[in-house]
Amino acid sequence: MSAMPDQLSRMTEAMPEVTQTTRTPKMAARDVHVYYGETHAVKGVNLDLHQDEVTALIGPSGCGKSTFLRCLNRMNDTVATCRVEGSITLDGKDIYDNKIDVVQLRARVGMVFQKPNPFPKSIYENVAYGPRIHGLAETRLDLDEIVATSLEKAGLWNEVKDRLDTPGTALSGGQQQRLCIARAIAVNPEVILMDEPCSALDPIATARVEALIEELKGRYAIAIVTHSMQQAARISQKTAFFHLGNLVEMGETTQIFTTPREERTRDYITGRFG
Ligand SMILES: Nc1ncnc2c1ncn2[C@@H]1O[C@H](COP(=O)(O)OP(=O)(O)OP(=O)(O)O)[C@@H](O)[C@H]1O
Repeated sequence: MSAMPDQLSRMTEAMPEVTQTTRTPKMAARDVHVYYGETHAVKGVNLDLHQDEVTALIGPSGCGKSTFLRCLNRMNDTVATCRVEGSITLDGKDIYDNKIDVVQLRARVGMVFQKPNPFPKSIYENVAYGPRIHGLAETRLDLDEIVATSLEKAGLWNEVKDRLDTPGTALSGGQQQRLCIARAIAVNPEVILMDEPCSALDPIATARVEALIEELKGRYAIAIVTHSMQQAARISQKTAFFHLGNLVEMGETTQIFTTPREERTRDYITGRFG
């Protein structure tokens, strides 16, 4: 959905100013190129994610947002034709190093997908699975505690505490998405990647997930791909605009939506293309 100039000014009125500081990034991508066979999907992207920020990735369909996001926890390893070049670090360490345990990496850098994808198991088991395989609980009581805390942090506890044994798939779409967020949180991630997490949700469920992202901000570095510029303006502190595989411009969300430096960014946010 594209925003018109008057909408943009209304959207940005409520946004706080963010002070620019030089800080060590939680994740840093340097000159990242991604290829699917002959297709050059991401072209030399440099981007930092910070611990206490939500970073929105916006841009027209097919510009490489999801591909780039999936590089950040090596989800693209599962695509046989996909090749990633350049450097991506987490706390300064190369996540593509041969010595990296990818299962461990994906616990530290969790992911929430466009379509809620709970396991075909109970609500309890959906959340308990990760902590169990990562050995985070010594006793059943510890595990119960992790499940309850994760569901609380995901804003779902009160709705499900009396039916933890029912299937996760029986929840509403919005509840399923919050269950998937609880599942990601349960293994103590440091970064959460979200690929259009609200696109399958109705406006009320979307508002709940956005409120949740607002609460999670500060505890995790969050990167979110979204097609909604209103959503990017509401929930992010930084916005990165992608076009044809290039990161055209990145900056404070307020600046990107009010005074973009690049003409392509301006054209996109004012609905001239995309
Ligand atoms: N598994 C794949 N195999 C081959 N090509 C792919 C694959 N996934 C994506 N691509 C191609 O890579 C390019 C970038 O796609 P990507 O899904 O990252 O874009 P996007 O900006 O996230 O798009 P959208 O907003 O529509 O989800 C496109 O040309 C797409 O066709």
